[in-house]
Amino acid sequence: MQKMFINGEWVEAISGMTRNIINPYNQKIIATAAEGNEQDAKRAIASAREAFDNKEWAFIPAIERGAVVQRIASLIERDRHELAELESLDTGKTVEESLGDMDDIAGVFRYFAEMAGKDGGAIIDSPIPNSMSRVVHEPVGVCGQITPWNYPLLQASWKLAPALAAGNTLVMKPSEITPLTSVKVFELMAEAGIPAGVVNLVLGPGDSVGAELSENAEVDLISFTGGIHTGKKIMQAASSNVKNLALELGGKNPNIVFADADFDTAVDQAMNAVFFHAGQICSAGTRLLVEESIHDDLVEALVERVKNIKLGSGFDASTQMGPLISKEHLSKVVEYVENGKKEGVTVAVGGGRPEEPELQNGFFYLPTVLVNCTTDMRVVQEEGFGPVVTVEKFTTEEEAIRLANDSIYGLSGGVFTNDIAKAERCVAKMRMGTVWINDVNLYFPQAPWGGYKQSGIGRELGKSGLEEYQETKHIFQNLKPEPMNWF
Ligand SMILES: NC(=O)c1ccc[n+]([C@@H]2O[C@H](COP(=O)([O-])OP(=O)(O)OC[C@H]3O[C@@H](n4cnc5c(N)ncnc54)[C@H](O)[C@@H]3O)[C@@H](O)[C@H]2O)c1
Ligand SMILES: C[N+](C)(C)CC=O
Repeated sequence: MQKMFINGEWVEAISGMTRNIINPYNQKIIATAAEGNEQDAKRAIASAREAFDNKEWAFIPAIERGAVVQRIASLIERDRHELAELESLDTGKTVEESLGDMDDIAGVFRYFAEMAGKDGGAIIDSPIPNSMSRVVHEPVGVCGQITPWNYPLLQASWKLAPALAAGNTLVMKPSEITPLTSVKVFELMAEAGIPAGVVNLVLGPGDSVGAELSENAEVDLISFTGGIHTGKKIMQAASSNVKNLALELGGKNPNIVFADADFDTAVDQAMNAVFFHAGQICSAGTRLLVEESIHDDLVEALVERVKNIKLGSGFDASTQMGPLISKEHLSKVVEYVENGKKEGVTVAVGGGRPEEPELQNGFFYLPTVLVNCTTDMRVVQEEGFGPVVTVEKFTTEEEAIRLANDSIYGLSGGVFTNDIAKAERCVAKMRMGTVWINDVNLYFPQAPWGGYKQSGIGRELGKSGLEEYQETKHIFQNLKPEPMNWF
């Protein structure tokens, strides 16, 4: 049984309810997890509040907090294989991808551990005679953290590591369908020596546990990664006590290929952009914009390669793409492509479920390329979150940028060209939080991550990733106090 971690103890749900956790490759039950609700969330929030108010964690020297966060990184490295296998069981992604995630995750803990003691504040040049003015950073307080199912532990690490490094206490709610690695990392955090009550884990659904975290007035900050519709609900709920708010939402990310780009690299990266983890990536390059003069050749080359993508179990070393996360999500992707067909797209490859008998118990969908697409189509505008790329043509640089920006989202985008001046002109006009030139989907702890427009609010990772978990206090001291006699 996967239990919840509240006030330093492993506990079942107050209601006694549980949920079966399903392997998306074969629909077998891989674990049973406690299914918490509002009551469990309230208990965890009270524990985090008490731990924050007694200031044990917030007031220890930052360098010591950093050392504990470093220990968490070492424990993740020690248990890298076990964690990667749990992640692949839970999500269906290949173990190779999950091992890469675990390395990234350890790197995130190390990055924020090192930042913990680096910034002691600043002295301000006060304009008032006989005074001293300085700025210090303090933790925000109790943080609610809500994560999605597609990168369960990676997205958790982007929240846990900076929150701890900055001296906060927290309650995390992972996606109810992929809790396994989050449970394991809470075991590791306890082993690393985090005091009781500082980190709390509540398992369960969004509309009860998640909603309580978003509304509860004892929570000072809510950090959410997930879909746009949930993000809007959380933003509303967070207004209850004007919580600090961080939202990492979806994307519908354009990938522009100019005729002067390296052709083979552009084809290869167009695939990497959208077929890793079966397209279930917020920054997936789902909108391929190709200069008209190379459009037909590029589509032909892409289709030839996409036909050979090997689907299967994430535990089979020859597998290149695993299943989608759930039956419900598969239905959504099917509906999304079927609707695209009604809108007039042509399926160049894929466009349905695979026929191999050994894949029938998994939630598989074929890697799919759709052509004859236009920006006004739903299939081009909505985040389908599957292995589906839409291809549009453009003839000028201006048109490419206009198409790229024609979205409510602004998470990420790519530009492929050998003309650096052209690349820089495009980048300057692309309204996205991350833009890659001649590459796709790269992220690392040192660089901020987040979205323009409806892709979110705030930034994770980088210096700003720590600042999200800090309040800034200005301290002014009068060095020569004497009556003013104004009144
Ligand atoms: N911008 C990023 O960095 C990033 C990273 C990963 C995923 N995502 C996005 O996440 C989405 C996929 O994840 P998902 O399907 O798990 O998203 P989701 O919004 O359905 O769920 C995310 C989390 O929110 C919880 N939740 C659901 N309803 C809630 C409510 N009313 N109040 C509070 N919490 C609630 C869920 O239980 C889950 O833990 C995609 O849109 C993807 O683009 C964004
Ligand atoms: C942020 N990232 C790219 C790791 C995962 C998005 O789904």
